[in-house]
Amino acid sequence: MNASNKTNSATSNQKRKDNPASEKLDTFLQELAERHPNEQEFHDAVREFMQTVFPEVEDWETLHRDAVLDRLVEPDRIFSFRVCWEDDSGRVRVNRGYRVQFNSTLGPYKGGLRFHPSVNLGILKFLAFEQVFKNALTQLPLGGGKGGSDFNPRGKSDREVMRFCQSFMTELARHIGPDRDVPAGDIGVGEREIGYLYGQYKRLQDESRAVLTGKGVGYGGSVLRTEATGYGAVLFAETMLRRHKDGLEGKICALSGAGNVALFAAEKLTSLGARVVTLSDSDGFIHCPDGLDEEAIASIKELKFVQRGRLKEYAEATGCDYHADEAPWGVSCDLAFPCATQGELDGEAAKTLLKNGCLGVVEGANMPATLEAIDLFRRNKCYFAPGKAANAGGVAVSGLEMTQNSMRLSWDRERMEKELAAIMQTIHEQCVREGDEGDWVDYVKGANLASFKRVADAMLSLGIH
Ligand SMILES: NC(=O)C1=CN([C@@H]2O[C@H](COP(=O)(O)OP(=O)(O)OC[C@H]3O[C@@H](n4cnc5c(N)ncnc54)[C@H](OP(=O)(O)O)[C@@H]3O)[C@@H](O)[C@H]2O)C=CC1
Ligand SMILES: O=C(O)CCC(=O)C(=O)O
Repeated sequence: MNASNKTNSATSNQKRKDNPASEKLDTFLQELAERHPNEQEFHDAVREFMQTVFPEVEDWETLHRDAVLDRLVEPDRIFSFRVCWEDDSGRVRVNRGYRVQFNSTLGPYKGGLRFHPSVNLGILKFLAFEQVFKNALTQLPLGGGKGGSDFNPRGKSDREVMRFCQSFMTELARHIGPDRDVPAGDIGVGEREIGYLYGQYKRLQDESRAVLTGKGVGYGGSVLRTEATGYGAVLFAETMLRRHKDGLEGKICALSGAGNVALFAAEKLTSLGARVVTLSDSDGFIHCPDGLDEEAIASIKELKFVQRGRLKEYAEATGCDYHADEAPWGVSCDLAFPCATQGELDGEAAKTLLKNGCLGVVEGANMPATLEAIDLFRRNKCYFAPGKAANAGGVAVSGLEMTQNSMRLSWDRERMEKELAAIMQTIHEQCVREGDEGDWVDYVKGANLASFKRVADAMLSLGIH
């Protein structure tokens, strides 16, 4: 760092130290936006987090002296690389790959890979930042990271996806390892992609190691990893309702998405007696007022995971309502589970949900509710379970997949279900401990404060780096 940077940073640190929390926060966020320009999703994730943390900080002196907050928003390192692959017609295509290794204070970097045309560095930085704190809530020894590519698997043949994954891993392999960085799946990366990525890693390193999670159960994956994010979100919702002397039985649930998280959340909700009335993909949503039963969910899983089809086809085949180019938030429900992508539930949608009597919102996706929507839910004391708490079941079972791989054994379904339930329970307890407001629990504040304390304390113990 040159002298002028040092002075600038010293001046702004001084400003931050002297001002009350809200002014300190404004200065902090302004500096963040200048340092990481044009990365709105990252700015929003940091704002959501820091606006609950700043008012609670007591020891500004230490945080200021050791620049803990500044270090928390600066990734350890970022890799970006060219990914060339050959399509089925013999043409060479070029995509960009990334890995953001955000913070390894608590353990190896851990977090998914996303393949979607919208992927850029700002989105991956927001996801990696969230992952650091989500992983802390699981109480497992995991740091946080995220990666991916602007590659779009949609419409590609299996062989094209395989060639892309092989090329992507050829570059990524040198940056990852079981004690260094352990990627997994996210949007556009499921068991098929993880298989191709793992196959290429093994070929390059000549080793079978716990270097990816979400592997098939037949070759080192954990039972329940596929289901864990969706199931975990429902377990969190159940615990949240039970604490408020309510339950899932009979609750009308509107879900968005029709991928890994949404479909396993739908499966679990249905098995617990709730009524899942909507699912969506990026073309529109289906509305089934009587609720999707187990058979319907199984046939949508087959359509989405095997045939890689669209929900519109399901609507055409069954005659259920289909709404093109719309999100499901206008449908009256008791609980909403946004399980598709960031920013999919905005202020208008939040107002509609509240007007229709929605009791709770459980984020299966990462940051699906906008800042305006979160603010409305919190001000109206709606039970709002933020993604870093509610969808942590996936990474938790990934952590347990790493443990099983290291021990060279596999745990059975009964054990995995118990482990997942216990972790979701612990996450809920941490949220309540830090977010209890008497007549209501502020789960956003609870999740942020509990995870901040764990990461910041460990950072202080490890010295300056
Ligand atoms: N997989 C996991 O274990 C975890 C995932 N998450 C988060 O959950 C969310 C969903 O992930 P996952 O289910 O794994 O991903 P999938 O790729 O399996 O499914 C994503 C679903 O969301 C829809 N979707 C994606 N992007 C958009 C968009 N821009 N607009 C509308 N719909 C969209 C997709 O529709 P279409 O098919 O039309 O693209 C698809 O139905 C993400 O936010 C992810 O980060 C969080 C924790 C763990
Ligand atoms: O299983 C993992 O390692 C990561 C899951 C993930 O990407 C997430 O929690 O958003």
